[in-house]
Amino acid sequence: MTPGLGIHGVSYSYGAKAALSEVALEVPKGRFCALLGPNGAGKSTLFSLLTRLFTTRTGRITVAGQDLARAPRAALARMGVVFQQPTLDLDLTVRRNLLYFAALHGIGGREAEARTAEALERLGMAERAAEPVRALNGGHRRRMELARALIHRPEVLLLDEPTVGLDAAARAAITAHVHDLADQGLAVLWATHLTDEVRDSDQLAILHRGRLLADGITRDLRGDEPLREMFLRLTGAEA
Ligand SMILES: Nc1ncnc2c1ncn2[C@@H]1O[C@H](COP(=O)(O)OP(=O)(O)OP(=O)(O)O)[C@@H](O)[C@H]1O
Repeated sequence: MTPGLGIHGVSYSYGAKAALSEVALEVPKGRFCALLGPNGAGKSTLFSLLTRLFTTRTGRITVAGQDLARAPRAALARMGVVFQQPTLDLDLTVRRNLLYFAALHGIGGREAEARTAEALERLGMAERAAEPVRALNGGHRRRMELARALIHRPEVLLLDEPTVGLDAAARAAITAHVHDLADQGLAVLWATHLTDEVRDSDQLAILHRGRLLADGITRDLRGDEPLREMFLRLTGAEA
């Protein structure tokens, strides 16, 4: 297994309230891992730790073999993130948003232009390059966030409930696209509370009250039980 994302014995508390307890999870490259948990399970807290918004002294996180606490720059350079809340500049054009983000990663000039054009082409958005983001619908804005998260060619991609607010068609399209990215070699961690975004061949990690209740290939974990029912049985939550 090529190392993608490694989470080793990570815990986190808000004061006296434990939000994560001894979470351990590995997502190799080429794998789509769904992090499934009801509201309040600890998904956002875990994402904050993975992106270094928060730090913890308990446990260890590695990104493509780089230790996030010891070598934060190297680790973050190998990670792409799509946050739950959109963070695009609505008044800049599609192209400008991508160029700006490339510059933040130290990529400029022709290289940035080439990567931006390539990213837009891949997402079927080349003809929208000169439009302000404000003119795009929700599905296209999400696609752009994804393009932006990939501009520095990360090895690990994190997405925190990336389909929130999208209609069924846009949701299906983005879910399929990110599965393709995993097939092409990215390690993907996709946080969700929706069981229909998970495929039988995906790795599945179920988080509940800060603890991992299950980790394995979905098909093996659920056996003959529909995933939705298994999730409900384990967490008591309605998917
Ligand atoms: N700033 C905070 N102070 C105290 N407790 C918090 C804080 N933020 C989160 N929590 C608690 O930590 C636990 C995990 O929350 P977290 O937001 O990580 O869950 P989540 O799975 O992302 O849920 P959601 O899908 O609703 O965002 C919850 O019990 C939550 O109430």
